[in-house]
Amino acid sequence: MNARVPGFVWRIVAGYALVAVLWILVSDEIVAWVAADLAEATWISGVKGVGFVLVTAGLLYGVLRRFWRKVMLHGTRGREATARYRALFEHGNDAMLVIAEGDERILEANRAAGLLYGPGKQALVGRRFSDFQVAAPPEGGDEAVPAGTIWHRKAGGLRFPVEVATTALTWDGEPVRLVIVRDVSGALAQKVTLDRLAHRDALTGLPNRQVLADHQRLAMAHAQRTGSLLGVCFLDLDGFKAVNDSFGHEAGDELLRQIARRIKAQLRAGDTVVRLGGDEFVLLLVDLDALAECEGILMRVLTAIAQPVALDGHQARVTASIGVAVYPNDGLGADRLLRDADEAMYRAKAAGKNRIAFFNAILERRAKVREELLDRVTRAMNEAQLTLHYQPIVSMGSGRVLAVEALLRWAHPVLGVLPASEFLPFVNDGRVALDVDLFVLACARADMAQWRTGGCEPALHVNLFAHASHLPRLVDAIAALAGDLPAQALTVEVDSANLMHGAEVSGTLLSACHALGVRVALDGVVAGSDSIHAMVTGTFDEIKIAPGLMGLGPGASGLPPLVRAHLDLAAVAGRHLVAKELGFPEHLPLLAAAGCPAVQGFAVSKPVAAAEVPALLTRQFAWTGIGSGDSNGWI
Ligand SMILES: Nc1nc2c(ncn2[C@@H]2O[C@H](COP(=O)(O)OP(=O)(O)OP(=O)(O)O)[C@@H](O)[C@H]2O)c(=O)[nH]1
Repeated sequence: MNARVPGFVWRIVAGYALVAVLWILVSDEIVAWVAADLAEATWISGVKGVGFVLVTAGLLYGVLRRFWRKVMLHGTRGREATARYRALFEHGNDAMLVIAEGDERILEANRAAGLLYGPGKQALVGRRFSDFQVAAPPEGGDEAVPAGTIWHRKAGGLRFPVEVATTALTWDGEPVRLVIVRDVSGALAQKVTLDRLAHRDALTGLPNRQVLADHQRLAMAHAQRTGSLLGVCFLDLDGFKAVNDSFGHEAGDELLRQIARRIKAQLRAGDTVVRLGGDEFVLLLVDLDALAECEGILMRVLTAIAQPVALDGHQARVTASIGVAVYPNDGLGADRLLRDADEAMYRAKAAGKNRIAFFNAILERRAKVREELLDRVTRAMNEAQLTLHYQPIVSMGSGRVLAVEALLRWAHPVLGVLPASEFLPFVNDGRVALDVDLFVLACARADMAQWRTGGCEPALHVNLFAHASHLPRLVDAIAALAGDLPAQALTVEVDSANLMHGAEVSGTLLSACHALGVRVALDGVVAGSDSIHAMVTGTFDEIKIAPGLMGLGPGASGLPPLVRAHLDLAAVAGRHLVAKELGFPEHLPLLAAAGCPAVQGFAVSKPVAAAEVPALLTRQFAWTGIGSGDSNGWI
């Protein structure tokens, strides 16, 4: 209790003391000055004393009356306030408890507290407040329940979420706390419902697209922290539309629900499955050590999905295609990973559905570089950076030029002149292959027209990719070039590696060319049954072998058996054979001695520009080396 004397009391006492002292000091002087004699002075002093007593008594009465009124008023107000607070405490809707500071023993509880915890407020007094707090119930682990929610227990054991507010007070001079407890189970249930609606897919109950970004961000951070892999998997059902069409939309919905449950059942704790919408799902597989682990889980998912689904008296069956991007191996951003997984999923569909396809960043980058190169090749054709050079194919017997082979060169503005071997392998199989084939045929035709005006008309070899899908357009261009030349003066060279992958293509190409009077050469023969088959059956008009790739190295004193076998077989079968890419003059006498009909390569002549071809054709390549030892060579 506050025992301090109010300030106004001190002020009154001090004022009274001052007036009294002044009166004592001054009043006798006044009496002596006013009174005419002693008797009169005695009488005035008596009156003065009585007057002083009456005045001070009057003052005292006034002060005490005022003080008394204040005290009375204060007491009434205090009692009224106490009654009001007690009514609030007693009848408030919130549970209120007064608990001792320290051991939290309940000193008083209101009616609402009695109802909240049961069985009544009196039963609460003396118990510890902390005893009511319990851990969250298992269903309280719902992600929609905010973290940090406090759970209390009723007398019957039921758990409920609460909000607690405390205020420090004194109670009979002792420190206590007033605790207000509010049951928030209603509000929380409402929040959980709203949260479910916002973050859950209504059909399957799975998390929805809104949740995916958060889950993915956390999963990526986890992978980074632990050094593990994260599989971001895009799953799309195969043939789902047919279920809707055959059994109705309701049945389709039921199938989606069952498939969602099956997917979830195959995942591990910590993994996530989200329904994006329609028949699309995203799976986040965490804590992976290797791709094989990811593949194992997804194989189980595929198997589970492929089991028949019972739909109201019917049985439906769907499969799924899954595309996987792996963090941090593939795209490093969340959006990029999803896009990569989506792209891989389309690859899984294209490859026949019901399968898994992994996105591979390295392959993808390589493909990108290849695409860029193809664009550059296209630009090079448009900007006349690609030209044809011509290399003679020379008869071993006569030393005359039998034909010239058109070889592409790229006058690259930065890298200088690039031979075909440096860029054509990228073009093969690509979308630009037909353009390059048509470009070669058109250039050769233009060069041929130039030569003809100069009075020469060499036999011509052109190299074509001749892809199956391009043949109809290609044949027209071949026909146009062949039409400018005498019959059999045009030879189309096709790489043996290309023909390996399309036997029926070679058949179509061969018959189309033969119908046009165009020869076809099988180029790039290294070894194997293709060349033997070609020579024995006579399907090709010419075989070109590269002795250097058959073991004929620099300084060789004899031909490798493989070269000799090809030469012998060509001779026996009566086929024309050209030994190409000859870089060493010392190989020429060996080939000549073995009966090689024709040769081509730097040891004979390098490729020359179109303008130099007429001079090349007049040249008589004279073989000077037969029997003359070191001076072997062509002049
Ligand atoms: N029952 C049902 N159908 C849906 C729902 N959302 C989308 N669809 C249908 O799901 C189908 C999905 O189309 P697609 O993925 O092309 O069907 P698909 O037969 O699986 O085709 P592929 O993926 O190429 O195998 C469409 O016909 C949509 O109308 C849904 O909530 N319930």
